[in-house]
Amino acid sequence: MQHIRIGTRNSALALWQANHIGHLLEMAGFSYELMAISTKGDQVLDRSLSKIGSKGVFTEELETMLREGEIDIAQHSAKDLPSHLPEDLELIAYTEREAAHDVVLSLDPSLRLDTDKKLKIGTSSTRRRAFLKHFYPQHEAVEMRGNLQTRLEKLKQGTCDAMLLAYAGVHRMDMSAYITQHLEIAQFVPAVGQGSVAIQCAVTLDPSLKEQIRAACNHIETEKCLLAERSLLYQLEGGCSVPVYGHAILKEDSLQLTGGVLSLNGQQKIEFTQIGTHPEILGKHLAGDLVNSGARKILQAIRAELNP
Ligand SMILES: NCc1[nH]cc(CCC(=O)O)c1CC(=O)O
Repeated sequence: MQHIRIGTRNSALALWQANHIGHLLEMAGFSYELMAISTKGDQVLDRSLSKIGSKGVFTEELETMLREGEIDIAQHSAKDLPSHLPEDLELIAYTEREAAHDVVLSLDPSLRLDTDKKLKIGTSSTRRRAFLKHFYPQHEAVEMRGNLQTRLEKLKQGTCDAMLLAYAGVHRMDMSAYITQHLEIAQFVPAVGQGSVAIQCAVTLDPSLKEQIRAACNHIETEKCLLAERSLLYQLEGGCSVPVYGHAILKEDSLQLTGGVLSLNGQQKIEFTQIGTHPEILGKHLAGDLVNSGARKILQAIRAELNP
């Protein structure tokens, strides 16, 4: 029986995801173990992600372990993967995506964003912050970093009235009881990759092993959607710290990709939807639409604001 060493961050969410990959591998006849590490993104909690600077603060250390052969594969939330990845590593599988939308969590079950009351909303994502300012400018966004358990504690301590999170993580961590509102995908369009788990390995990993891991874990429909979303991100050079977003769905054989760029203050929003069949080309076309409508200018302003 083949044994697979899975590298992962050591947050509860990451460990859940790594075990999920492990179970998929077990069903295909593998055994597995987890090698869990704490990354820079997990350790530096006093600054927002966009200010830590380098892209991939959650992924760098695991990439080194892949190169040095300390692990066979690494699992990442697909959302946390930078658009440009090192060429000696590759993504070989994307797990079936669960519901990709964002949710509102609060201790007050009746809390909704569409209220005149001015709420304090915790979020660490520039995309959610910008959407919030765009659609609900009456509220105040407050910085909220740390793993999901830490954030729930902060909510309970009264740091904010509510917080915005990805449904996928909330569901995996059994925190759904605190959801007071499910946000529409068409309104708060999700981040690229949200809801799926990606498997990364060294290009030098044994080809037949790669194929078996892929057969056990990859969900082909999800993969098509993520390739389109990641192609868009690649063209716009977005990382998890910039509010470039994209979400694709598969309808029969055609892909429908919605993507956009938001200014940090939420005042400018450029968003398009395109239909296509080839994921990479679709992402490229949509990026072209966005650029032709002024996306680069918004992105330059955001970068200047984040890294003065
Ligand atoms: N950046 C943190 C992160 N990375 C993946 C998820 C949720 C799970 C997923 O999207 O697959 C989260 C938490 C959040 O954004 O609420």
